[in-house]
Amino acid sequence: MESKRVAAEKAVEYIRDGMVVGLGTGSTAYWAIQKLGKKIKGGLSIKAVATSINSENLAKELGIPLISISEAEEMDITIDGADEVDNEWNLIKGGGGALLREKIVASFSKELIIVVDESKKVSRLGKYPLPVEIVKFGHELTQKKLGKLGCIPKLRVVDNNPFITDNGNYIIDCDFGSIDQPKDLHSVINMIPGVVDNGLFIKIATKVIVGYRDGSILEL
Ligand SMILES: O=C[C@H](O)[C@H](O)[C@H](O)COP(=O)(O)O
Repeated sequence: MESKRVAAEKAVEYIRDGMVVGLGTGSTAYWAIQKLGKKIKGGLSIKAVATSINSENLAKELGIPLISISEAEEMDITIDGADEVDNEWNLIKGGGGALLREKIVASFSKELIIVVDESKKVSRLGKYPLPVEIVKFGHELTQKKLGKLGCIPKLRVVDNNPFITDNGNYIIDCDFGSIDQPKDLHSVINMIPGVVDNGLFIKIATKVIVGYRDGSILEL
């Protein structure tokens, strides 16, 4: 928890008055939103765009002024977590199911600061099963097609029911073991009809901040 908090709080130092800020999703982004809430109480003036209903609710509780992505058009900085980060800053995201909105917000952000604890830094992506958001219609067939790409695809289930994303879709967690060519895999997966998007974020991050258990941080 400490490692996530220190990384997230460091990222918030880059936020300045007047910025439009993308709020990521998950247990690391949580700390960035908390810190931002405190700064707003201290007089910081920003507008925020949330990447999930959870983050939106948290921001509302903390009094962070929210606008929709359509009103924002562009974010100055987005702070978000990741499930894995490789040496080229390619990411796996979507462990919390928010990958689609996260990718949309990230793609309209001038800067994407990724905040992670040390366990997320890997030399090669793929140990963490890659989340793929798919539409419900024909989901069993889409899942089979994903399996043909060389992964073990599993429908994400919560409390015996399929997990539903904020966009009303399902998530298939695809265990590839190791991903040699993330950019190619990203395109191949998104070509499958029924796939909405996948959790590979290819070279979108502009900064990575890693937090360690002893409270130290490394900015990459
Ligand atoms: O869908 C969720 C997001 O991509 C999260 O940013 C990612 O799963 C990392 O979450 P956490 O900081 O909780 O490990």
